Amino acid sequence: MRIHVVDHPLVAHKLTTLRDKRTDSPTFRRLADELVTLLAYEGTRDVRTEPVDIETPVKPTTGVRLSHPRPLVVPILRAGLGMLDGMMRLLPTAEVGFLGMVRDEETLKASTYSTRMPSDLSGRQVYVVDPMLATGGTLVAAIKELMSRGADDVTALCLLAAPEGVAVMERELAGAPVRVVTSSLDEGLNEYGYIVPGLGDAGDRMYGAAG
Ligand SMILES: O=P(O)(O)OC[C@H]1O[C@H](OP(=O)(O)OP(=O)(O)O)[C@H](O)[C@@H]1O
Ligand SMILES: O=c1cc[nH]c(=O)[nH]1
Ligand SMILES: [Mg+2]
Repeated sequence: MRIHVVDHPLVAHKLTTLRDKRTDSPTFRRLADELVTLLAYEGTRDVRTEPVDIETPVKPTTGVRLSHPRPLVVPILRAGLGMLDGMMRLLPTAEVGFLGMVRDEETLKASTYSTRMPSDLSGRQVYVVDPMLATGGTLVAAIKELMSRGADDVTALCLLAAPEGVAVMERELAGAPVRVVTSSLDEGLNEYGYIVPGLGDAGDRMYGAAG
């Protein structure tokens, strides 16, 4: 498990407005969308390609294209949906699988309420998108599910990560071909398992209180 914090002034600028409690839902969704494209630029650095012969108006040359099997993008519902479009803008030929997961706000344990993706992910590169890596329970369960289906290379893109969650991932996914790309490693978690300073409940800020 490796972690990469994207250190870029535009990322920091957008993230600051995203954190601000005065930022309304439309602006929050737009900024999450913009941020994921910046994270994805770094997160797709190892995306697999194959050579392809083309002709420019001047001469034949060899370039690259994304190789097969195509990458799979997996948003973790709900909040991960707000990162899907931005990811698909960079990887338009990727396929999409869906994982619906929710964290019990009392026990902080994650559970899965919906799964819709190919049963065989052998040889597939997978990009998981979820804005928040807090205790790590959600992401660890999601990545174990992907690996049980044969995924051999998983990159998670998170807007924010807590050191506690990163430590859990390092312990639970030690030696696994997993990368986390985030725009900030925050201070930690509060007594309710929220990231500090964080941005609050990402799903609620995007879509409204779930109840
Ligand atoms: O690292 P963890 O402690 O597991 O917490 C992180 C999870 O919590 C949030 O989802 P939530 O359960 O609020 O669902 P939602 O996206 O539907 O709001 C967030 O989007 C992550 O999926
Ligand atoms: O800070 C947090 C932690 C978990 N889920 C969120 O949406 N925010
Ligand atoms: Mg939520």
